[in-house]
Amino acid sequence: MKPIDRVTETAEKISSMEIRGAGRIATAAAASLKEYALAVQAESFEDFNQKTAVAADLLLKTRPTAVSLSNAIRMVMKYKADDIDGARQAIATNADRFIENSQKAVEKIGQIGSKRIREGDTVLTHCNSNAAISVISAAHKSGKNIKVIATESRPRFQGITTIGMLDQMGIETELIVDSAVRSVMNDVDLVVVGADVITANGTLVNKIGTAQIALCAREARTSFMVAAETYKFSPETILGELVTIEEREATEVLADISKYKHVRVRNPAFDVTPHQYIDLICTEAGAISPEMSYLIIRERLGWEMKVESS
Ligand SMILES: O=P(O)(O)OC[C@H]1O[C@H](OP(=O)(O)O)[C@H](O)[C@@H]1O
Repeated sequence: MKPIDRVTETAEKISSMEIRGAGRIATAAAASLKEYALAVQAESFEDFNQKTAVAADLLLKTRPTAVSLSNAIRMVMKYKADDIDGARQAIATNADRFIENSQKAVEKIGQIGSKRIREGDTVLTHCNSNAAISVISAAHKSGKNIKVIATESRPRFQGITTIGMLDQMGIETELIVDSAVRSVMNDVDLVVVGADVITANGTLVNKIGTAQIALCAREARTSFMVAAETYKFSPETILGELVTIEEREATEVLADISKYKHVRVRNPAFDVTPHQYIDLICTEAGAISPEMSYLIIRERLGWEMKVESS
């Protein structure tokens, strides 16, 4: 298989959600760029740079919402080199560093966020977030007796992945349909969800249904915490850019949509939770209020990435 075909294969797995999760797609893209940079044949340094830029763009176009993807690709492709060998090594080193830092970040988020879970708490989570599950897992491993309520997360049912992971960990879990959230919210002590994007003013873009959960939590006076690596924050939003909400195929919701003449399916993959509904954002750099998101973007991601790529 040609090196570019391997990149295309990874891109298709991300687009189809065979590889999914904002963190997982970012690390998969980094690994794919490393594999490609080490394998691609190039006639010149310019040819190498052009080919690696094409590979990066193939991966970037797979999921329009997850800023983890664009941040990861930018971090991997941000290097100085004088020749092809230098560039190959720089991309490989950046990719390895991103993947290692991403894994460490999830662990750190678990350590920090789990302190917000008390003995006997019931935690509600949505979709399937490595960062959110790390918080829950760390609380369980620290000996706290907790219960989890997990939503099934239609239409792709990522919640079934979540209950499988929690079951393996030995954590008592209840599965609910998404529309049962308000009915159970009075039994919930803390909501913990992941993030696809956090904007400069602390707004959360996450799996569809998150915003409703935040509404229900606010009405029930239940704390709402986001677990997110710093590369989930969006530098572009500092400069006024809007986050694209990915619309996915109608057949994910209604397989036989084609038999209807007057029916259209709307299938946004994510929704927007205003920062007013978020009590805490737990990152590997620490637990912050949504209003501190700008500092994360400036201190941890650096504006120069946006300025250089603008
Ligand atoms: O990076 P981690 O915390 O694993 O997941 C973050 C978010 O990515 C997922 O999106 P999708 O299921 O890939 O569409 C969910 O929205 C989840 O909350």
